[in-house]
Amino acid sequence: MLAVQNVTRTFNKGKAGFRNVTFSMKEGEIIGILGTSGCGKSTLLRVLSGLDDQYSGKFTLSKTDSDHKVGMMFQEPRLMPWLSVNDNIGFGVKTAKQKELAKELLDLVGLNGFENHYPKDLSGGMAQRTAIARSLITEPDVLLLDEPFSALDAFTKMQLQDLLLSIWKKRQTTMVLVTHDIDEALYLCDRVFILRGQPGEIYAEIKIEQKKPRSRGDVTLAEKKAEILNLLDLNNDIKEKVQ
Ligand SMILES: Nc1ncnc2c1ncn2[C@@H]1O[C@H](COP(=O)(O)OP(=O)(O)OP(=O)(O)O)[C@@H](O)[C@H]1O
Repeated sequence: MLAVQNVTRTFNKGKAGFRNVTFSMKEGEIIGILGTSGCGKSTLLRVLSGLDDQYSGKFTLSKTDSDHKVGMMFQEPRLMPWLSVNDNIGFGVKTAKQKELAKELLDLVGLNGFENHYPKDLSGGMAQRTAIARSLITEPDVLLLDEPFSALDAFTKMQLQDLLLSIWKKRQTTMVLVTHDIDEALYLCDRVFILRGQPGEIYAEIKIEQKKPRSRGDVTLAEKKAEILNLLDLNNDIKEKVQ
């Protein structure tokens, strides 16, 4: 359903951004994009979300070409401070069906009882829960996530990764997850693309075949982690690095 064909977005006479990105994904798949800082991960998501149209190449993200429905979530929740949790989730919602969905999503992200709270009264985790619900209100064909949990503490992060998995299980949402966190990618994704270079290019694809939910301590995942560290060139002899 999602097909990205030779898409390139660079700045400043061919520098930075990313280039020649080609991949396709099935409905319900979770794809991870991993790479060190500056390799073009956020730029790629901005292009796929439609926020940046200065690219070359082609992509389709929806079941039908004309109906390009994507949801987007960022590192910070980007809530409207003057609106309650409920109104942030249901912002712009008009139909009775959407209002019903807003209630369902509130429940899905575990915020029942907090619907009338304002963003200033929420913890970081609760604010991101609200942002997850809001990103699903349009029932997107693809959810694009740009380091959605990187600003959270380790425990909240794990809880929200599990929340994302439970949403995926219930709704089979197709997702593209940009992350710096290899463990997060191994826990959530079916395939991970490693981006390298500036401009970034897909350097490798790692398949993670274990059924979800996975065990965070799984030995096979640890092996994959070592493989990814090698691919990112971060697993060289440690003695050389600390001298
Ligand atoms: N609007 C812009 N104008 C010029 N250069 C840009 C612009 N946006 C991004 N870049 C450059 O493109 C490169 C990729 O940026 P991008 O934010 O996509 O990287 P990233 O992989 O998401 O990095 P990080 O992991 O640090 O968020 C960087 O070198 C950045 O400076």
